[in-house]
Amino acid sequence: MRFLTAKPAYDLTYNDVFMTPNRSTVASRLDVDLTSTDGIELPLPLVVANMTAISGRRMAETVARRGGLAVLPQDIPLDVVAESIGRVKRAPTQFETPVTVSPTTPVGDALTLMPKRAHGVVVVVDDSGAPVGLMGASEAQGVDRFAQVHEVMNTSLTLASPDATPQEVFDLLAGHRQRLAVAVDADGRLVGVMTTRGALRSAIYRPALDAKGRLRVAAAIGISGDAPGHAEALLAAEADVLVLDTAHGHQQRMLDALASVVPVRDAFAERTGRRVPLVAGNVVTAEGTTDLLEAGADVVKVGVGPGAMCTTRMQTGVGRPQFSAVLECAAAARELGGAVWADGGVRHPRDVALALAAGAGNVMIGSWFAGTHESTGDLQYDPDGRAYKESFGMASARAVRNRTRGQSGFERAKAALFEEGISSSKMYLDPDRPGVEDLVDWITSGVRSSCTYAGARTLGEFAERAVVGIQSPSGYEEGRPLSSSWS
Ligand SMILES: NC(=O)C1=CN([C@@H]2O[C@H](COP(=O)(O)OP(=O)(O)OC[C@H]3O[C@@H](n4cnc5c(N)ncnc54)[C@H](OP(=O)(O)O)[C@@H]3O)[C@@H](O)[C@H]2O)C=CC1
Ligand SMILES: Nc1nc2c(ncn2[C@@H]2O[C@H](COP(=O)(O)O)[C@@H](O)[C@H]2O)c(=O)[nH]1
Repeated sequence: MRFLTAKPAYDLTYNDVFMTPNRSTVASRLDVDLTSTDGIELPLPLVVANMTAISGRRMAETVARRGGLAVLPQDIPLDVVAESIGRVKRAPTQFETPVTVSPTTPVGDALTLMPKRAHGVVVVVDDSGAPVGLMGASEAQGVDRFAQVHEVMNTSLTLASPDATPQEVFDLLAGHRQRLAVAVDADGRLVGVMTTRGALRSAIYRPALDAKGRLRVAAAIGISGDAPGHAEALLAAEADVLVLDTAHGHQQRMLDALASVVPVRDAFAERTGRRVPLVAGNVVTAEGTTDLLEAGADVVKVGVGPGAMCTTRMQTGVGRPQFSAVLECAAAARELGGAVWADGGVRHPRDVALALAAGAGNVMIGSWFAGTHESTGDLQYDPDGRAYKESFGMASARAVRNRTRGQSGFERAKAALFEEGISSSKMYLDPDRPGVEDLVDWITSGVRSSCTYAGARTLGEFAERAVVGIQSPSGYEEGRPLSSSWS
């Protein structure tokens, strides 16, 4: 990346910068290869942040199916994380995992489960696991909530082979004038579902798969507990990436945690032939990046204070504008053959593109994905009927209470004094993009387009060719679309 004019003497946020187009020979946005450049080689350079209100197995499998990666949070009990990893590994890689209910489930209960999937239906299965009907909002309309789903379900199913190509599923659905196909195995048991939109997505995206062809998923480890013990358990549970995560990553405790986890990871690789990348953070300086890489991290997570749930900068004055932090840390990482993830502060597709232009190997997103069907929270409605999910920061009093639940009341109260995040925030679902895949589509099309403007076929080329200028707040404002006229 180069600056259009002289590099300023002050640090820059994503809003402070823009990119100019280059002469390009890339004819189509679909010619751009978005494989991540951090050595982890995700088909899509997007990582879901390890935040309890956001990243669970539903988010993990949905994002991995489109080529990204979710990090399961460190505050979840290890057996629950292992179970979630197992569910992701068992999930179909092309078809979606639907919510299932039995024929005798009350309609009211099925309706509560329905918003947990963007496709908006529940699949009714019998005792053998065979699908016998579908229920969406239209089937339930005007029906007594205590009626049973078998009384209202639609029994006309469009069945597909689990090996059907996306195009075959698309054509099948068009032929039946239906929007959801149900895949069953040779014994008639449910495998998954696919919508027409899902079929299109499956044709465009590649899933993030492990060596055995299963979806990939990452897990986080804190530095306060038994880091090597957690690493051992998560490796045994088949996590694909381990993320050592703390607010102040450039501290001795993190270096010690890395020193204790690296041999565990290496011994596991020796035994199994599976070397799991270690990500560590967060830092915002070249020195921090170098120290973590030299301590054994493969990738360093960059970002102090840009997060939407973050109060660190206001409380401490510590942090760094994120574009400059990523730019400097990515350059330092390259010197050592390492890479960085840009973590936090992403609110628009342009921010993802700018982080990649600055040299990030992957871009981590938390709060933006909180307001989606796939985040872990339950869907709620405000007094105006707008749908939202509740989110909270991982250093908020709420998260700290949760993390310290094994400690004495006194210790917990003491820890809660150091909160550096928001305990409750309403993250509204965008009515036009209520599912995480809708946001992924939006981000991906934006980033593909950024690459063609820069004349780049890969993200490596993008980071080399991007030309970045500095803009005033009115320059940024000029680029914002208007939803109504200005006079
Ligand atoms: N990217 C960011 O800007 C931030 C991210 N977070 C996220 O919140 C989650 C919880 O992280 P964290 O609060 O570190 O909790 P952890 O449970 O990981 O504990 C952090 C450890 O580091 C010690 N420590 C020393 N200095 C600091 C400091 N300035 N801030 C925090 N801890 C410090 C703490 O000791 P003691 O408690 O005795 O001081 C504690 O032992 C993580 O997911 C992290 O990524 C949190 C804040 C900022
Ligand atoms: N200072 C705090 N930072 C936090 C907290 N919880 C999470 N985070 C960081 O934010 C990113 C995600 O950023 P977003 O803008 O996409 O939401 C996450 O990965 C953490 O690094 C917190 O309570 N305080």
